[in-house]
Amino acid sequence: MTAVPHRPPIAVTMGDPAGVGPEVVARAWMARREHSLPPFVAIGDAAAIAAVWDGPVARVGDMAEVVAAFAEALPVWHLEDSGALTPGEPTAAGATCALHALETGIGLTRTPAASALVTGPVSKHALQSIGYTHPGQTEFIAERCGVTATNAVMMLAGPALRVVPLTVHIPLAEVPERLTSDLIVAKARIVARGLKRDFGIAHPRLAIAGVNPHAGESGRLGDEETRIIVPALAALAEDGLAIDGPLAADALFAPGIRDRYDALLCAYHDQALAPFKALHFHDGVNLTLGLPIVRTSPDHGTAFNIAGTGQADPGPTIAAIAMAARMAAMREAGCAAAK
Ligand SMILES: NC(=O)C1=CN([C@@H]2O[C@H](COP(=O)(O)OP(=O)(O)OC[C@H]3O[C@@H](n4cnc5c(N)ncnc54)[C@H](O)[C@@H]3O)[C@@H](O)[C@H]2O)C=CC1
Ligand SMILES: NCC(=O)COP(=O)(O)O
Repeated sequence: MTAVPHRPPIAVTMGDPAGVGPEVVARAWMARREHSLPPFVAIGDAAAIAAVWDGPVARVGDMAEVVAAFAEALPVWHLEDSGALTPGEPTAAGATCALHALETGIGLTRTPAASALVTGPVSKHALQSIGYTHPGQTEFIAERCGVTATNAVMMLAGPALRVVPLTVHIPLAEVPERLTSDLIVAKARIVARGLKRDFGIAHPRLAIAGVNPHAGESGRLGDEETRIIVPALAALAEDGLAIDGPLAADALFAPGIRDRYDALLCAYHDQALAPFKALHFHDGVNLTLGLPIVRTSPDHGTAFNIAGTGQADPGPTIAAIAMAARMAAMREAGCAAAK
């Protein structure tokens, strides 16, 4: 008989209570058997689940209760009443609840009580209106884990493609000054380590996209490639890291080219996320490498335009929970092998 691992449950935050987070977590629970999902708990306002779903809920206040409840009901860790709730209409109380859920989820995952953190979608705008100063959840989680923002690396992963935006939530006009050789070297090293540790890829193969058309056309269409990327690649080659580039971004994502690599490093957010979402809108996962905890997230936002209508696809949340479980297992196996 195969031994069934008894890993602690996964902490899943609901995200903004007025967004699609609560309904996709509930639908992920409904798909738990089909996708062999491990026990998880939804953290946030229980009323946000009740507003969009009439399935069975078990309120828990302790992670030890989650495993027993999970087979028959969605375990919910109710934090606070976030006030009058209308799906699609964010409020300051809702943003506060989303932030408390994130704090709680991180806190649980930093102890042995939870094996991984899956964060639901938040509205950055709503959070910033209550005084939140981080560009996204990634940087907040990094800070709470004692990791600098540079060393917490965003990756989007799906069955056919993994991409890393080297710069993330900044205006496009700032990309050329924020994309430095040091940043590329630091993030590429973390990506290579993360692919080994969390995905079990012994010899990761990376590629980096150029910033400009035709990767700069030998300096005629911009100098970021020769000035910033080439020196970074030289430093990484000294580490023995397998990385090709700078490659023309227009062809890099084509099947047959992207398949040669375990991850593609991209200069800016949409260079990475636009092709990624074209392929993986329904099963794409956002994850953070370089953290002491496992953290994943569905790769979509609050989708206020469809919240509460039943149109939200739970696929990315299901993929995020499944990937978090695999990453936690991979880390556990790596720790056991190191002993
Ligand atoms: N991980 C996170 O917390 C993220 C948060 N955001 C935040 O979400 C808010 C809205 O951002 P947008 O750029 O509009 O992105 P969005 O992902 O919320 O919506 C973009 C489009 O995709 C659709 N969509 C999103 N999720 C879907 C799902 N599960 N099933 C079916 N359709 C879905 C929406 O209806 C909309 O048409 C912003 O405040 C942004 O900061 C955006 C991306 C990630
Ligand atoms: N577009 C990806 C995104 O916004 C995710 O950001 P984060 O909140 O996970 O940092």
